Amino acid sequence: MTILDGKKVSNDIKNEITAEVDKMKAKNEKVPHLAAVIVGNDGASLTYVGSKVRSCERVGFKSTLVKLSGTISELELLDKIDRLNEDEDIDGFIVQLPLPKQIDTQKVIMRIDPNKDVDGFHPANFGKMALDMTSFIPATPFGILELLERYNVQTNGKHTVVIGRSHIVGRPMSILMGRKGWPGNSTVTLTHSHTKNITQITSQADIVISALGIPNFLKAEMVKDDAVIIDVGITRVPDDSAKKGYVITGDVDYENVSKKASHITPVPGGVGPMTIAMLLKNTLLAREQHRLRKGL
Ligand SMILES: Nc1nc(=O)c2c([nH]1)NC[C@@H]1CN(c3ccc(C(=O)N[C@@H](CCC(=O)O)C(=O)O)cc3)C=[N+]21
Repeated sequence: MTILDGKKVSNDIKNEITAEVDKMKAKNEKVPHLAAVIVGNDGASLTYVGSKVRSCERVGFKSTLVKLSGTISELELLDKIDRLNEDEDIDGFIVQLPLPKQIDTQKVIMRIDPNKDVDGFHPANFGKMALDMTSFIPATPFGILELLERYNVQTNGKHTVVIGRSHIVGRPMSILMGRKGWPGNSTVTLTHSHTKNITQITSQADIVISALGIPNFLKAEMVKDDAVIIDVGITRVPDDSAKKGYVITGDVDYENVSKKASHITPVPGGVGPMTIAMLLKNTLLAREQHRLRKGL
């Protein structure tokens, strides 16, 4: 059984990016600049945005954290996005989700300049992804592809079962695994809350990608021997014995499923760190494209 070590691979990627940034600095070029917008101060969102900003520092990027009140109006947020779109110094930015309920998330995503949309959530980027055109690929799916590639996991002709159809993980993942090339060329089944007899489907899968958010949902009886298991779940479960008062728990019953799997991602230390590394990769790409547009 091979553990797909997202912590190690994300570190390798960060080192590669640092080397790129060092070359820019040596040539006196501007380094990539990422901005992150956070609305409100929900604990989990703050942790994730914090680690994104720290990762920028670690690779030598410039970063800006835009903290907005949880009671901000939709109009004010859209105005802030307009200013980030226009800001020549910023190569890419993200608006951390979920947003407070007074704000229409679709409207916000639609307002982001697709050229700066390093999350890859804008319909222009999503459409390009589905049509095999160059685009920003959402960081979590992109990170999963990168893990499969770096561990040389074969996907050609395999049956990949994706659990969950969210716009940021399940849906894009199902498209990416079915695209031409490697990782890709899979036969994909996308399952969700209306799927009947899910065990019958998951137990036929060569690759299971679970992005559901239900701790320990995927049990050993639900997977076949030597399956590849990708766990995207990151639910905080209260635990008094833990330092932070909670433990991060995946969708997969790791202890039992890992005994059957050929490859498996742990939680924490699997897909999560890869998400951050690929956001940095997208920011690097955004900076290159920004320079090309400006004719530099
Ligand atoms: N616009 C937007 N883009 C996002 O990419 C985005 C978002 N909104 N909203 C929330 C989700 C969640 N997300 C994670 C990033 C890193 C870890 C991560 O580093 N996890 C560590 C553990 C972190 C911990 O201890 O809490 C791990 O799995 O090892 C997890 C989750 C990005 N998201």
